[in-house]
Amino acid sequence: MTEYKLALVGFGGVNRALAQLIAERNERWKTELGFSLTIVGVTDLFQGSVINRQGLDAAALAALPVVEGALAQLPGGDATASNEAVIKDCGADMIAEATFTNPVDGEPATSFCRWALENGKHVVTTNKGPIALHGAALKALAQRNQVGFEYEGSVMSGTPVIRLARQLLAGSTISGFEGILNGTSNFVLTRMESGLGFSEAVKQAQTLGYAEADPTADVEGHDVRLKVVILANELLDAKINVNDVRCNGISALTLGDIEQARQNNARWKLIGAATRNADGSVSASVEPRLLSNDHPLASIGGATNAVSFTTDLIGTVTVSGPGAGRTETAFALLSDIISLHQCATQHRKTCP
Ligand SMILES: NC(=O)C1=CN([C@@H]2O[C@H](COP(=O)(O)OP(=O)(O)OC[C@H]3O[C@@H](n4cnc5c(N)ncnc54)[C@H](O)[C@@H]3O)[C@@H](O)[C@H]2O)C=CC1
Ligand SMILES: N[C@@H](CC=O)C(=O)O
Repeated sequence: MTEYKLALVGFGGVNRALAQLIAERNERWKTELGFSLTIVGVTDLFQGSVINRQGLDAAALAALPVVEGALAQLPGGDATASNEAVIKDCGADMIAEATFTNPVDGEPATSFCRWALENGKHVVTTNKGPIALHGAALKALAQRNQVGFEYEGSVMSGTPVIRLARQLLAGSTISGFEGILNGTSNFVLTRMESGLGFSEAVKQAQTLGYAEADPTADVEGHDVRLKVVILANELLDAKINVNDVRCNGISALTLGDIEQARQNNARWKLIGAATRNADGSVSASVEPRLLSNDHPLASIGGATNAVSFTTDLIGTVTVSGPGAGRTETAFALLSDIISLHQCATQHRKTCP
């Protein structure tokens, strides 16, 4: 049985949910998964930091109130965030990076990932910024340092989509995809269909833990743009960046637009898509589209996401599941850790 020492970088909704899962399920994982997780460090800009090389009590961590300097309440805790010390020196084998997604330059999360990888630590992250904006460099760094770098939760939260497509559609060529890739905007559109105003619906998405720190990223399509870049580069080998993706959000849609669509048996959806063209280039976009009610993506409601892959051998394959949520996204971190563990125990030469 392997024990992994884990540091949590960012202690918001997702990493708190991971601490809660560890508190509840670690014993079970020993027999079911062949490993256990010991949290040895936590750091957060707002809540401070704590290091304990023997292991912190995951239940006590998860139960801390979400207040400024909360981690100082623990023995050895401090009200300031010691990011560098926790990432480099707390004795962790891996870090779970879940600070805020910066859609402009991916920082400071990209530096956090880099510090960990350079210091021989595996990284699991749900943060879209480092992957969409610096994915190739970080993957190369991980390879050079012979550590894992996994980011399943960066697209569609806990719904397995990157690994599923990469591994289970291998042998077939994916020529494109279209999907609902943002839980918040889909939730907002669904609530507006019941007559709720845009701002009120955004507030509800924030309360439920779906929205980004700045929900503009959700409703203006910037979050989907990052996810389109990630999927296109992972699955179509597109080598595109955010400037290659035409991007429009849902903030201009009114209750009147939604009602008019309903009367025409249609629904507005924010669609992220990419397609390989005949000349080998890849076109990508994010835009609200009016889908007729019989379109496979039209019935996807609330924070649920779905993506349809176009493949050469088996036609269209659609994957649907949670697109946001604290526990759902923490599950993605767990699935990344499982993947790292399988890779380590099976001694695969090149692990996905
Ligand atoms: N909540 C969700 O449904 C999903 C979230 N994600 C991504 O996962 C990440 C975490 O999401 P949440 O936990 O929901 O966000 P959150 O806003 O609840 O937590 C982020 C935490 O990071 C901390 N933080 C910000 N800047 C920091 C810095 N420089 N150093 C240390 N800590 C810092 C904040 O104080 C906050 O506690 C984000 O990048 C988000 O885009 C991805 C998929 C779904
Ligand atoms: N804010 C995002 C969270 C997941 O990436 C969303 O709503 O989809």
